[in-house]
Amino acid sequence: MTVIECSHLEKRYSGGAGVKDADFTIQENTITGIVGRNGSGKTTLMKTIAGYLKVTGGEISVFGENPFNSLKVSANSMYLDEYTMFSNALTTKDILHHHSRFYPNWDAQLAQRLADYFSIPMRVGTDYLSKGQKNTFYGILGLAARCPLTIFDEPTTGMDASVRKDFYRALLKDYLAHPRTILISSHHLDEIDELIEDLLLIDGGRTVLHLPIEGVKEYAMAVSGPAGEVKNWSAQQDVIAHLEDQGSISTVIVKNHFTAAEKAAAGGLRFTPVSASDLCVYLTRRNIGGIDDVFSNSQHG
Ligand SMILES: Nc1ncnc2c1ncn2[C@@H]1O[C@H](COP(=O)(O)OP(=O)(O)OP(=O)(O)O)[C@@H](O)[C@H]1O
Repeated sequence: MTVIECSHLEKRYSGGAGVKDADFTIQENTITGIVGRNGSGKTTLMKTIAGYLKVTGGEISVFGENPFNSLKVSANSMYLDEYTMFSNALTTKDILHHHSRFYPNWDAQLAQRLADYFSIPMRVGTDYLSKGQKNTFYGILGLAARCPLTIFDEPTTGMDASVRKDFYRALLKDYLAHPRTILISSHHLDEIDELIEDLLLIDGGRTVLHLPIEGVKEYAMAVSGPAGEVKNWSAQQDVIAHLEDQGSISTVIVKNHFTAAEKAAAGGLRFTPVSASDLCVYLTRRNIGGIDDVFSNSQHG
């Protein structure tokens, strides 16, 4: 069953577009990683899906309805980010209790066991938790609620490396036991590429890639060799990016459709796989040079 369907979706703010022309569908019981550079529109997209923001163009349907002001969507979804706020009059224990009343699939035992494991203080308001503890607590809420649609916006902000690892492991274990639709945004694709089934890459508010993660890992090849040879060969290819030359050696990133025979026929050229996270970097690179250019073009001195 399709849970989310976006067609030419646009969310424009007064200062410009947060999302423009996003097109994709997400099926029930999948984990999708939403990845993109800062300001690419991940939060805007996820908040629009959760019904927090009203679209300004295109179409969106979540559980068959426009999510904005939809009771069905708010009853069946949960959006969590580091800015999630609760009254400080409520302790973390109270918050767990209130969630148990609101979410029909709430697993109180899981919530308590996770809170104990991650040493979350239970008798204080969320303002008194450290940044990492607060986000871990929100992660626990997202897991224990077992909402049909759970949206984690950068859930591991502030968590230390070992908590991040444990959180993702807990997420995967609980998802396997209780499949539901999960969206998770991250700037660290390397950390979630074993967890997610599909990847949605957005750039400048547009959907750049939406594929199963295995397909993303095979999407491109880095091909290196003597500069002239690479130039001639790549003229016939679907080139994604040219990397900086290393002496007389050039490397291009090309769309991968090669058979073993085609690679062998390419003679002295070397083919190496491109990781999912490197591919995302190449697909969203700006054509304005690198950070070094900021310094080399400096007016100073
Ligand atoms: N409330 C707002 N009012 C006006 N513009 C906004 C607002 N929220 C976001 N934007 C703009 O929309 C664009 C997308 O922002 P968004 O927060 O969705 O990106 P993001 O991919 O989540 O970024 P990051 O990775 O930095 O969290 C940015 O250009 C941002 O400046």
